[in-house]
Amino acid sequence: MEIVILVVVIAVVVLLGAGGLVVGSRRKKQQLPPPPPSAPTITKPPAEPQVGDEAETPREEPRRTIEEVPLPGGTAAPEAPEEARAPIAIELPEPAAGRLIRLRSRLSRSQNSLGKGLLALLSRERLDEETWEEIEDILITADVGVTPTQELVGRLRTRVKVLGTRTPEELRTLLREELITLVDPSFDRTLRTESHEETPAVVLVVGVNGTGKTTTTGKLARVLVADGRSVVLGAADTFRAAAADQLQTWGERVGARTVRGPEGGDPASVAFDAVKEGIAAGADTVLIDTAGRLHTKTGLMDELGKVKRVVEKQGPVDEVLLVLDATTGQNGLVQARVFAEVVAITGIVLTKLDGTAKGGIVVAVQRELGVPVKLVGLGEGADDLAPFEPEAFVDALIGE
Ligand SMILES: Nc1nc2c(ncn2[C@@H]2O[C@H](COP(=O)(O)OP(=O)(O)OP(=O)(O)O)[C@@H](O)[C@H]2O)c(=O)[nH]1
Repeated sequence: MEIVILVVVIAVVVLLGAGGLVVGSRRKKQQLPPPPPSAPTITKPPAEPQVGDEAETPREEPRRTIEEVPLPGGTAAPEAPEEARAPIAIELPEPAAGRLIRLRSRLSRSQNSLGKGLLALLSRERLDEETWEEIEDILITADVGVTPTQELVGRLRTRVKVLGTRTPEELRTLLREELITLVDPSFDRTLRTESHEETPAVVLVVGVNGTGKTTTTGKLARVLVADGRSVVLGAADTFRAAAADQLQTWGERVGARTVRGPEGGDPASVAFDAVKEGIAAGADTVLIDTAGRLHTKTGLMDELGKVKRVVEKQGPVDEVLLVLDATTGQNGLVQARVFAEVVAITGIVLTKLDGTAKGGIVVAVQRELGVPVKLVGLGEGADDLAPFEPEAFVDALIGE
């Protein structure tokens, strides 16, 4: 009997103990603060989403600390200080007019052999057949092209003979005039970037990757912003994600929004979205960086043709700028030919003119396509893109 009573007592104690544990554990759970109604992890409101953005937290956003999470029933957490929300400092580049003159030293440094060589030959005691041939060689070596070279030398020879020009100063003046004629000041080099009544101007930037296409698009955004335009960028070069990042960084520096899509996505759809965004934002100009992989001409034709057609559903394409790397010489001309067959080019951007002595490519490429060089790249710096001016260009070649 005593044993039975002992067993019952032990059983009761065990049961009470277990119950206490459960209650205790429940109590413990109740003591944990409930999770905040929403648990944001970002200090600032997330950067405004852009068309085509991936649904992920921007990498640069600082994480929110636990102290900043509002507690239930407590007073609202203080607003993040104003400066924490400040956007990245926007740069205001200098207006682009007269830039070529400011960048002239770069040009004259790289083109020294062309201008100086020609002047040295023209200053010889006797301008004989051999000298004229040497003049031709210099021009051809500088990528001017055979026909334009023969034209220039023919005209110069005639004028020297007819006018009896002999002094170095007079010869220099004649050479300058003939070079300017060759570069052709009659071309309209205006960039059509003015918005239309309902839609922004649309500029397609095309060219082979590596020519400086993305950099040029970014620099052009700066030129336009400096001239008081509002710009939207379209990263339709979806081939390389880094290219879109690069463009976005250029845009952020001048306050231009970049529309981008997933890596490997449809370039035409990004271009379409960029124009849509440009219309919605009332922007002046939409600049679209396209992909220019020259695997096959048909592939390129399909891609660029589609981009253009899709953009034109919303408004006209105002400029198709072909970016060519001046250091690639004849190869650049081959590229120019292929692109011109695929899409109607309205202007040429010659990049890396600071890194080659072959400035004559300006003449050759204009002849090849029948469209003007509108911009030249003269360095890797943000403002090293200049509107092309024939007189300033020739003055840089032959020095003042
Ligand atoms: N010296 C010099 N370098 C330039 C000029 N323009 C562009 N570059 C450089 O050329 C390189 C290629 O430029 P990108 O803009 O990346 O070329 P891309 O054609 O867009 O090529 P992807 O980015 O592959 O699409 C970069 O290092 C640029 O800084 C120029 O006018 N002068």
